[in-house]
Amino acid sequence: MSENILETIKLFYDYSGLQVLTGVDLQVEKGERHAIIGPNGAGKTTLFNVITGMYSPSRGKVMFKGKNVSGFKPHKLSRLGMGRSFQITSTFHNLSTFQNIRMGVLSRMGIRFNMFNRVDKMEEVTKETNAILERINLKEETHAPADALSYGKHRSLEVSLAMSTDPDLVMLDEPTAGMSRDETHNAVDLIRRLTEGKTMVIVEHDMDVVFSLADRITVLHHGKVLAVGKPDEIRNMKEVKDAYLGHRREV
Ligand SMILES: Nc1ncnc2c1ncn2[C@@H]1O[C@H](COP(=O)(O)OP(=O)(O)OP(=O)(O)O)[C@@H](O)[C@H]1O
Repeated sequence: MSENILETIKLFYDYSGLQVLTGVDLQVEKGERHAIIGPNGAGKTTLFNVITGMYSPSRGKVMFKGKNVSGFKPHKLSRLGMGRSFQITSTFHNLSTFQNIRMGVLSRMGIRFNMFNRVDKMEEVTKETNAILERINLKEETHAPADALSYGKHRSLEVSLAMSTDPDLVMLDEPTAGMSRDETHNAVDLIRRLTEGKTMVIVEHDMDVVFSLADRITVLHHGKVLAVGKPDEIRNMKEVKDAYLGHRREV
C-alpha cells in the first residue's frame, strides 16, 4: 500500500474573513512528483504557504510523515525534513554559488561552518558541494556571487539549494516563473534529475512543465480539490476543462 508523506485534512484558511481555502483534502504519496494546479485565484499559493508554515490554518490539519504539523513554523518543518524553494528568490545574494550550495550541504550534515571544524570534514563538504555544482551545470559559476547569475541560473541555484539538504519532501512554488522557454526547458531537466526517486510537490502555472514533471496532479478550484489524477486523466476531465475555461485558460 502506498504511504502518504503529506496530507491535508479539511484545511481552511481565510484572509481577514475572505475564505480562500475551504476544506482542502490533499494526499501526496511518498516518492511521487505531485503538482497542484488550478485557475487564477484557486488558492494554490495560499495552500503552499499553509503547508510550508508561512500561515497557520484557520481549521483543519496538515500531516507530514504521520505527524500533525499544523501551524509549525518553516524552520521547524525544515528540521523535520520538509524543504522548500520560494517564488521570491531565496538564495544568499552576496555569497558565491559555491558558498550557497555549501550552506545546504553543511546544514544536511549538521555542521556549523567555523575555523574549528576538522579539516577532513570540511574536505568532505567541499567534495560534495563540487559534485552538486557539477550536477547542476554551475561549475563555471562556482565563484560568481549568486546575484551575478542570470535569472534562469539563479532560480536553478535556488531549487538546488532546496534539494541540497536532502529533504524527505521538497515543495517548489512556481520554479519556472519568469523564465524563457530555453531556461524553462533546462530547469525542468534539472528538477527532474534532482528529484529522481524523491517526493516533490510543485505549484505551477506552466502546463508543459506540469505535464512533463508530475506523476499525479491535484486540481484546486475555489479553495477545494476539484480533481486528482494522472496527467492524462486530468487532461481529459470535463470538470477540469470547464474550471479553466471559466478563467480563459487552457489545460
Ligand atoms: N495576502 C492576501 N490578502 C488578501 N487576499 C489574498 C492575499 N493573498 C491572496 N489573496 C486572495 O486569495 C485568493 C487566492 O489566492 P492565491 O494566490 O492563493 O491563489 P492562486 O491559485 O495561487 O492564484 P494565482 O494562480 O493567480 O497565483 C485570491 O482571491 C487572492 O486575491
